[in-house]
Amino acid sequence: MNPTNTLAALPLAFRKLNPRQMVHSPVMFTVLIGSMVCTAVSIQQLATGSTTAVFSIIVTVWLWLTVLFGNLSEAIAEGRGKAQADSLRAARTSVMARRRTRALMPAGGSGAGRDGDAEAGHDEELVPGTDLKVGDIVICEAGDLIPGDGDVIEGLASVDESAITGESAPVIRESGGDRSSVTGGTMVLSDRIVIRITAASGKTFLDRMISLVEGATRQKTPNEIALNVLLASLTIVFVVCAMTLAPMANFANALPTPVVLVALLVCLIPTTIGALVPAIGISGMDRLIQRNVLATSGRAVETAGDITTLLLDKTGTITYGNRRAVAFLAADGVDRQLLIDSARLSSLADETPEGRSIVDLAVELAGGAGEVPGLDATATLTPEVEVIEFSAVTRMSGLNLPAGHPANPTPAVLEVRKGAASAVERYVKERGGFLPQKLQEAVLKISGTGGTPLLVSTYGGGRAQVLGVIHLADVVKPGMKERFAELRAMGIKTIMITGDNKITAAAIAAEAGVDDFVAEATPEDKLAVIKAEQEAGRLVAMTGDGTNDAPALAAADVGVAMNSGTSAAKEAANMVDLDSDPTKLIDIVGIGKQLLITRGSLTTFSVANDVAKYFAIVPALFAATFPGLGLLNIMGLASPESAILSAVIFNAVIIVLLVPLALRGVKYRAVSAAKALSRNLLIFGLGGVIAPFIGIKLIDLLVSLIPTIGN
Ligand SMILES: Nc1ncnc2c1ncn2[C@@H]1O[C@H](COP(=O)(O)OP(=O)(O)OP(=O)(O)O)[C@@H](O)[C@H]1O
Ligand SMILES: [K+]
Ligand SMILES: [Mg+2]
Repeated sequence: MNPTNTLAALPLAFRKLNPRQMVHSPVMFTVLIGSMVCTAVSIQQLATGSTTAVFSIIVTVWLWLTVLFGNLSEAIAEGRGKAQADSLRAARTSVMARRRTRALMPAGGSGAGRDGDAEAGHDEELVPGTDLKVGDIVICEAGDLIPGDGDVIEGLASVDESAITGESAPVIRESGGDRSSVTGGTMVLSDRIVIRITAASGKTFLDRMISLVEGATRQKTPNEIALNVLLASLTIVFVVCAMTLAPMANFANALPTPVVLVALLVCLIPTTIGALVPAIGISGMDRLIQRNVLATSGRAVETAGDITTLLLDKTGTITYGNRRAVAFLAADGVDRQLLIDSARLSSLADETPEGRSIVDLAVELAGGAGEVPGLDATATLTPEVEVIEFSAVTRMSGLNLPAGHPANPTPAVLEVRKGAASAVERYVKERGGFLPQKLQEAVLKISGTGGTPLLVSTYGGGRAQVLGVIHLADVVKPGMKERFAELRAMGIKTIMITGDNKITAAAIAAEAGVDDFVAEATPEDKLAVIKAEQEAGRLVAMTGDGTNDAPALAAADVGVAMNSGTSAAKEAANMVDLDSDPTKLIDIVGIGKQLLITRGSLTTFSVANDVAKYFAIVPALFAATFPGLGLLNIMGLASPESAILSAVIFNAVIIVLLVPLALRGVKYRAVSAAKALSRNLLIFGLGGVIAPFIGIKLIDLLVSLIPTIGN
């Protein structure tokens, strides 16, 4: 415990003395009531000049300290987030936003295309970022601070997200794909993007992060509630015990009965764990934040400790997610330029990273001259052209060109499509076409290396034809294999679940070292796999980045969205990893386990402690009344007063001594939770029994020096 942190937390600890707040912790509330009763008794004794006033006052002071120490542990835990919240607030400076007002021209078709000039079609106005509403469209250029959370709907930019992630390397944010979300307070470094705002001012990611690190939104988890119920029951049992002692409590000559009874009660109820529960929970969340994971639910953090299955999306989660076209391969008898032109046509209105990279490669192969004759986007995408947008269900995208369109040589409507091999194969077969042997082999070859093959086809005038294949390449994030092996050692099964074909999936699965994979999965399939695992009684975590992952992220017991992903994914998940690292689950599981083990260990310690205190002080208390009990008085405490006082002091001091452990968490190693817990139960149970005998004896030696206490 850092002394300055402790000092800074003191005012908050006093504010937490408010009974309305304290009632949420039944154990500490009981101590508070006891302290009030003893205060009244002490004042009365002082007024009447009673000889036991000194004893009563010292006990009362230590009772108040017990309450205060409990509050202090919580205040220190909360205080650790304060500094972080302040630095986040600095990032939330108010900025002016360039907001689009209205379209000057009727929007042509569903996709004005990447080359369509937004400024030509729209007016804009300058408004404060705080005025932005959900659905507003804003424009950001190099050097601009992004005024709010949103999804990029046009363009691509490199963005400095260090204000929230602490990572200085810029990241790419682009429309269409799964890397489309931007966060208010981050800065555009290059290029120009158009953003649709997805969060109202005051409810942004930064706002949520701030209230999270400050603990303002913290809610009790089901485990904490269950523990509180247990502690409350124990408290009631001991209150009844203390009450029944009252009639025979003319023990030990003239001891002030109410004060002794309260002191005895406070020593017997589980004050240690009652005082430390909030600090344990808060610091667990804090440890997650230190590792750049934001959890919106404490329950998910605890559940993470018991996860047995982890599902992962492929593209953007296991791989970087910027799948890029690297080659075109034409079918026999097809002019390669026709393939390239058709691939480009099918991608003119495709705002996904895949679509954009196909256009880029086509332009590059044409000698890098910005436009290829006859395939200029604005001239091609006339209002009569029907844009077929990519969907994870159809796995295809493209255009329908009307007869007479300059890019359509046939007299009929020409359908240009590109997409997953199986989807395009089915599409052409349904229209009387076939997949040539050479392309089948090319598809297998590309897939075998972990690449994604996209087939390009046309259908017009009754003829369906596959023109060739596009090779999309993606890179597996580094260090996956070792980290997935670590997850296996922790008893967690990893399953990659992807919309890509079986062979690509198998290649990436082998490269990344996951245990199993599911290929050609629709969003419904992802959800179904989670439901099936849960019905088999397993706790499931899911990590993903795409809008099509959102239902699965929401259904999983622990849903971790990549920060690089879409707003929909981040909204659905109960955690966001700012580093977009799918193996971060190792840390999350560790923190979840540690949280549960820490709480279990300290509960054991607390209860063992209370039992031991009973045997330490009761014989001393009753030795005078029932001489037989003197045999049990092995501690040889100086006097009944000294026994009571020493126990109360020990009871208060032990809270302070355990605060660092509650904040840090007990040591956690990658063994099964059951093994770790049983080992800890032994240590903390035994320690809990022994500690009071030693502690109380030492305090007794000091306390008995006080006149009138030691007799
Ligand atoms: N822009 C596109 N146009 C046509 N087809 C595409 C496009 N992007 C992807 N595909 C095809 O659709 C398949 C499914 O893509 P999608 O990105 O939805 O997969 P997913 O379910 O998110 O899984 P993962 O992200 O792990 O690949 C891809 O494997 C690819 O074959
Ligand atoms: K106690
Ligand atoms: Mg995806």
